[in-house]
Amino acid sequence: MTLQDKWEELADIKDELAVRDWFMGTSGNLAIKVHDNPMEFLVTASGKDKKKRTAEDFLLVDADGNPVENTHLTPSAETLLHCAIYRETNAGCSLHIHTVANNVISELYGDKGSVDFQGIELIKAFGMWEEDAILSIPIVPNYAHIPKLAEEFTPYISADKGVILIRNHGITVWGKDGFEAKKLLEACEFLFQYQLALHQIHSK
Ligand SMILES: CSC[C@@H](O)[C@@H](O)C(=O)COP(=O)(O)O
Ligand SMILES: [Zn+2]
Repeated sequence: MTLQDKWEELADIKDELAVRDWFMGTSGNLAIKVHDNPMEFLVTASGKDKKKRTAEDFLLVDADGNPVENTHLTPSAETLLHCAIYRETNAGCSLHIHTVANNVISELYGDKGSVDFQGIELIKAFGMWEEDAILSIPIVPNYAHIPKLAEEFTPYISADKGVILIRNHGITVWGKDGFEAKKLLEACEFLFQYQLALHQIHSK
């Protein structure tokens, strides 16, 4: 796959997430690995309106998150989180979005440090097929200093696919490719909306 192929793959994912209105207020950032040796990935340029598709949506960065070529574009402020994922795993794509549902869930369960899902079909998106399987999503504090946030985040990057919530901030998922990462993201947002609906009924 060429750089152009990867660019198009990420741009298509960005368009799909934009249709869902998952980039409110320019929030969110996306990344896709282009190659190993040296490891380089495309990441969204910081502060852009991610609902628009332009030739300046992404830039190529190295394993430390520095642009590979001279550019006036700035890599996403949260590039270090994507760097951590590609350093720790064989993931090919990582996606970060802010939604009301993921923010409220992260606040509701933030003191507990994780939110668990059991007995609900969509955890199968994570490859959990057993009836008693539990999907446990870690919730980390939202440090404003991104190197500190990345330090807090890294211990929870334990497999080639996964998910982490950042409290009152958003969600990051990663998978072997764009298809898998998007699948996990959609499954998580379904689970969060389900959990919030249940909370509402129980609190009546
Ligand atoms: C404008 S609020 C969102 C940002 O602070 C940040 O959390 C985010 O997700 C987008 O930042 P960006 O630098 O555009 O990748
Ligand atoms: Zn963010």
